[in-house]
Amino acid sequence: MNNIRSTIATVWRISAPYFRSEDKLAGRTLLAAVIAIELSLVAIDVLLNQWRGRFYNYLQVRDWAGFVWELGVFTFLATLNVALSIYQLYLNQWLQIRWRRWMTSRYLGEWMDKANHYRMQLQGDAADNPDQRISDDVKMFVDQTLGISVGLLSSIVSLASFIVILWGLSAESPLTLFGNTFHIPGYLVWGALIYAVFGTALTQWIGSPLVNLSFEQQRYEADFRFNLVRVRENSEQIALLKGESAERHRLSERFGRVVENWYAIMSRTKRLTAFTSSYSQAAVIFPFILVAPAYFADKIQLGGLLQTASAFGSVQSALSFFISIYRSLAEWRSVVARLDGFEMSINSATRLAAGTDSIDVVPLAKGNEIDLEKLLVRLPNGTPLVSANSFNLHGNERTLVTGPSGAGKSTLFRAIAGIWPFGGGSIAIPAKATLMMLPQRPYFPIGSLQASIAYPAEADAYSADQIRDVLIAVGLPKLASQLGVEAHWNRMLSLGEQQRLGLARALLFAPQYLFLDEATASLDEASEAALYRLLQEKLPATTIVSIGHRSTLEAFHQRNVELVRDGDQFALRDKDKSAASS
Ligand SMILES: Nc1ncnc2c1ncn2[C@@H]1O[C@H](COP(=O)(O)OP(=O)(O)OP(=O)(O)O)[C@@H](O)[C@H]1O
Repeated sequence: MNNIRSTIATVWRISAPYFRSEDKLAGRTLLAAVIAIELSLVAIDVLLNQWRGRFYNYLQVRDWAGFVWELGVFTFLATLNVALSIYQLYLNQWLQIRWRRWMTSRYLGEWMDKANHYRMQLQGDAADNPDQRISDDVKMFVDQTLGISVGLLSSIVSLASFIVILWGLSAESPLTLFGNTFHIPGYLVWGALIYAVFGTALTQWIGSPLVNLSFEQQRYEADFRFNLVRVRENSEQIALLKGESAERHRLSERFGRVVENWYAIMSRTKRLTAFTSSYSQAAVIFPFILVAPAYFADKIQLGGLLQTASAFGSVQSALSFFISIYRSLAEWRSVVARLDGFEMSINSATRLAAGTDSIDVVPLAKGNEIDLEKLLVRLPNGTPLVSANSFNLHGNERTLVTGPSGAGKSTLFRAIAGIWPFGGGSIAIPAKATLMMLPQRPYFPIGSLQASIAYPAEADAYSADQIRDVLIAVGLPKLASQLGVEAHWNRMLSLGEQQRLGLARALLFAPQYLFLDEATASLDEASEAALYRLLQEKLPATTIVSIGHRSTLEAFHQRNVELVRDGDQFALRDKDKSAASS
């Protein structure tokens, strides 16, 4: 019960924002229309039930005029039913796509907001496979939430209406057993109730493991898919390492989990279906058994018998709503749990960025240096990594940062970029300064070369001539004629060429602060020197901070700082000073 209550509370929390959003007018109107049509369909069911009583009575007494009239009534009700059913589905689908569009855009916005997607990864696996959550889960959530809630409402209304009818019919056809008549008020209602409660309890008992199994199934499927994508993305490495057999083994193992869980679902579903089919077959005959004695004792007519059976069927099917949607309910709850986990993970990534016990990146009102105050960068598990106290990276100066591998140089850059929250202290960066980080492996989105270089700006942010000039300047003249060519540039170009292209991007963007994290490490020394000279010439006002291992880089920097071991962490020091003190 607590589970159901908390699922409902979660569904409300996830759904309500749409119906309060800027699209609320369309959303609410469509929802109201869907509900109104659903209720009209219940009303038609009630009218058809009463029609059934009259129709069969006319047949029994061979009343031609009554028969013809009732055929007309049926035609009218049936036509209305068809028209409403068509629009019920149409409007429902319309609402689904608007609601889904809104939720997808909200999740994309929050996921992409201030590098939340990166922090969520750093936090571990709390929300694995966000791609699945944003695509499949949102779709299923909208579809199933509408289906289940509208279905539930319709069942409740239908139940109330048919209970009234069945209560009346119980008085008309009293319970007759072995020739004795018993006047039990509403006995048909009680019969339907006992039948449905018995069915619901047994279904819950047999089917409850399906909730977990279905949750696991979707997780295993997503995990398998994710690993297939990784193979696709690293296909060259795998081919060079001849890792195909290891990959096949790993993938088969993952797919094995999909299959194993599927077998468990199959066996559970088999048992559940055995019960639910027998149950719904028995439901056809059960009301006849209850009322037949009254019919054979001539207390009711054929119409009354059939009307009772149909009303009983409606009450029982409304009560058994839970039974008939058990599978989708199980799936729905796992979808709700996954979206809830995703929202919680986004929220905790947002809190992490804004939290008091994380690194504070603040704007500096005056000056053009970057101030590191009482900075302590930690690993996600809390282990201290790099410290820097009252350390300034001077503006309009080129600084080289060196230090042993794994000391935390890249992590320090991540902290300055504002995407690494773990630690304390503050990093003050001149207000409105433009920063650009160039990693060792630059990222190029799949698309035209022009769009890939301009990224994250729009493809037309720079003129074709500007782009051609920088491509020639960075030593990629052969690419200058391919601006419109669409390709997966990260795969097409050598790492050295990608690094040249990364620098071309920096030249176009011309940031005030440029951070190069081994961004030229794959180039030969002569090319690296030429590119650094190009940066000095083209971006004379840019403050450059480089990470590099080659001593030849020192010639292009005015200041050298290094990370030196200080207890169980590394500290940032000016190289000359530390050399002097040692
Ligand atoms: N997301 C992470 N979770 C846990 N540990 C991490 C994470 N990212 C980095 N580290 C650890 O932090 C340490 C510093 O890594 P970093 O990449 O900053 O080193 P680096 O000085 O740039 O090394 P290199 O010169 O080899 O590039 C390493 O021990 C690394 O394993």
